[in-house]
Amino acid sequence: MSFGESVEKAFTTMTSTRKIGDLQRDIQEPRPNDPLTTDHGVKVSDTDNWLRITNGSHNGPSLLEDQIGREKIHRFDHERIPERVVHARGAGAHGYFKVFDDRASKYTFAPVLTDSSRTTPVFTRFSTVQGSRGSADTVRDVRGFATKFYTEEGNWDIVGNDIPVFFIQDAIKFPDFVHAVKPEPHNEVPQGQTAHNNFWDFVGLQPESAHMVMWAMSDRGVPRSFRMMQGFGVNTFTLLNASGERHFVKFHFIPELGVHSLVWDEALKIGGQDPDFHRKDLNEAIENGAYPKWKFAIQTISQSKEHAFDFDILDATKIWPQELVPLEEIGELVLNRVVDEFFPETEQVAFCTSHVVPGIGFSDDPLLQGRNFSYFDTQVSRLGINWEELPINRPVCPVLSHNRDGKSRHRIVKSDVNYWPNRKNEGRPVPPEEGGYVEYAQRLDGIKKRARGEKFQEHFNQPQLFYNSLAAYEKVHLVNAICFELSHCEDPVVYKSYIDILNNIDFDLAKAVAIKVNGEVPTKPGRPNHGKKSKGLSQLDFLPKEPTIVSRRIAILITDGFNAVEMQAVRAALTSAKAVCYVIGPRRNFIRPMSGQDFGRGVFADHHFEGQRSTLFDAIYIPSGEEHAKTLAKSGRVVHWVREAFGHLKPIAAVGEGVDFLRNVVRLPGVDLFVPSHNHDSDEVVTSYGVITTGKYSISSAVTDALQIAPDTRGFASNFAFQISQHRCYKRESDGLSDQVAF
Ligand code: HEM
Repeated sequence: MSFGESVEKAFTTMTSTRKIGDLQRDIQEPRPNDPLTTDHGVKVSDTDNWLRITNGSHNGPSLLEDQIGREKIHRFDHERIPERVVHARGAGAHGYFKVFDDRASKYTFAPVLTDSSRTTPVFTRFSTVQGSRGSADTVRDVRGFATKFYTEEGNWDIVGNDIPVFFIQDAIKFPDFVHAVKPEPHNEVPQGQTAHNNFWDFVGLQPESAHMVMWAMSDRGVPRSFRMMQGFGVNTFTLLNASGERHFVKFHFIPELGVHSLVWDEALKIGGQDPDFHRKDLNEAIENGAYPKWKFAIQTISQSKEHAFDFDILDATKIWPQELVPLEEIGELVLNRVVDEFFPETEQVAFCTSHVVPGIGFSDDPLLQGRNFSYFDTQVSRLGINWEELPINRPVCPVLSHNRDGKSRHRIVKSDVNYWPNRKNEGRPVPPEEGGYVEYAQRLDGIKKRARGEKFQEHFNQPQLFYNSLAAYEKVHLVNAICFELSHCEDPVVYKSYIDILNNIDFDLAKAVAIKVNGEVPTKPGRPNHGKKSKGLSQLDFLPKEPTIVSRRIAILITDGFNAVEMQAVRAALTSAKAVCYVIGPRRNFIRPMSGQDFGRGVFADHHFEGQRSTLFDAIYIPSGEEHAKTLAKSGRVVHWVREAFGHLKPIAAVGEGVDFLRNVVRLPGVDLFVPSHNHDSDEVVTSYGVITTGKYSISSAVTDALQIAPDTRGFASNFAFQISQHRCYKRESDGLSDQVAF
């Protein structure tokens, strides 16, 4: 039995895939008291003092002969490798991919897409594009969504983004685009954002970018979590079936938790308060067993229909509208294991669009063609020519080639031939019927020149389609985002000229931006808006099929004298639906409940009010308790917590005196709150603009409440949970309530 086969036998469960088994050979797990050694294995007696001349009271020179000191410094001096030229900041996790059945076999013979008995190990890395390795997670940017499938026929990489289109059509423009988007050359400013002259200068002069700019400036540019974004392969690939027929294909990942974003003010603040927000969110969810999951879908177009559309299907600045090319869900991707060590896994993982397996191929998409060259090339500069031998990158199937040597070669091939043909028939090319990769025999006709096809010249139909398809509040966010960015451009040539591009998309959009940023307000549309809409462009089209609060972070604000019995009942209800509750109090210690409640030393607070901010939670709950409510009223920080959550459109729940605190101290505008007729002894629930209030809640309420997360439930916790499952209350914003609160 080969090593790979024995590994597969040993690791058959979903969390220990064949790839995890393969990595075991390189994993070291130190135990307490294990000895420290040099890298050549000699035990070290002192790692704190350089070998030197000393007379006991004074130090003389340190000696170059200290091979242990030298090794330690040498190794440290060379710890850094070049960061990725783009997508430098990222976080990754292991998981698996499975198809539901063999329905895709009409398009492809690739077993990874057709064999439902297989569990294919994967590693997925999410990233931002613009910033350096140490930049913040929540900046406005495109997110990378790259997945390596360790299939039995070799590695297949989908190197995609959370946005289905790209800024440019032809790979030759990529260096210009990246130079323009990255920090400016003279002062290396700004970090992790596109709000600067050079980006807007470039996109203003390169109208093919208009569609992607619209997506990046929409809420898609500030995802709430990697777990709540779509993934797209973006480029057009091809599938080949057993009869030799070819289809063009686009790949999609659709998150189980719905597509959801931060609000901009929140994203800005989290950038300072918790720059690792997204990577922590990914790890927290996996460690809590709330494994991120995506449906995997394909859109296919048969070879004969290639030219049947009014856009070119090989143009990466265009989507294939769902109404024209429906999505077929064929499988799912699950991430269920965090990395053991960041550098060897997340930093050294190296993706290539050119990594395809038999049954999957390329198209003549001019962006993809350039990418197929670029990724391999850049991995050589980042990791060295033998990067595919690194544990995270090596396939789980046998690898044998006549490629040899180069820096840091690991594999030892025991053979006296390293070329083909050879007298021993070693490393022989494999015919297609035995699994050898073969390209589709494509007829080509044309003349050689530097040019793009005719349909590549049209740039505004689809940005219009995108804009028209957004919900009203999403349009407002889009306008605000463009205004924010253009306000950061100092050169009037830049911020004034982008209005022309916007006016080719929508007259009202262009006017709204021009007024705010000191552009020239257009008097007539650059071209008429066709008024068409499409499904799947607004995030509203992606609410989870079943409302869920799995893994949502809920802050419970308490001080001494709070109602611990009620709080425990609410917390138990929310936790039973797999939300993650955090108790926030005046100190990270035990908080005393109201008199008469026996809770030993009290309830332990996970954090104190200054240690966290409302931005880091999805919802807030304030229990009852007279003394507790009076203390809350004296804390400006807590009042700010609640007002900020209101401004960020998050669900807020309160009971009893907690409601009085909302009414008398926080004073949320325009919201109906529970009114106690005589006392708080009522469990009637009032839900208004995502604020859920009641007089009392007890264990018996929890029993009748039963946590049904549905729109018309009566219970307090159920109502709260339903509001959380809807992510935010955007009506609060569209009715102008959030604007009235200082936060
Ligand atoms: C459809 C358009 C594109 C998409 C969706 C895309 C996506 C990505 C993603 C997700 C990564 C990060 C991979 C990781 O997590 O390690 C990445 C990195 C990179 N991309 Fe692209 N990209 C696109 C276009 C291009 C083009 C046109 C080029 C060059 C011609 C290019 C060159 C690179 C390079 C050099 C890296 C760094 C790779 C590394 O060091 O590991 N990309 N891209």
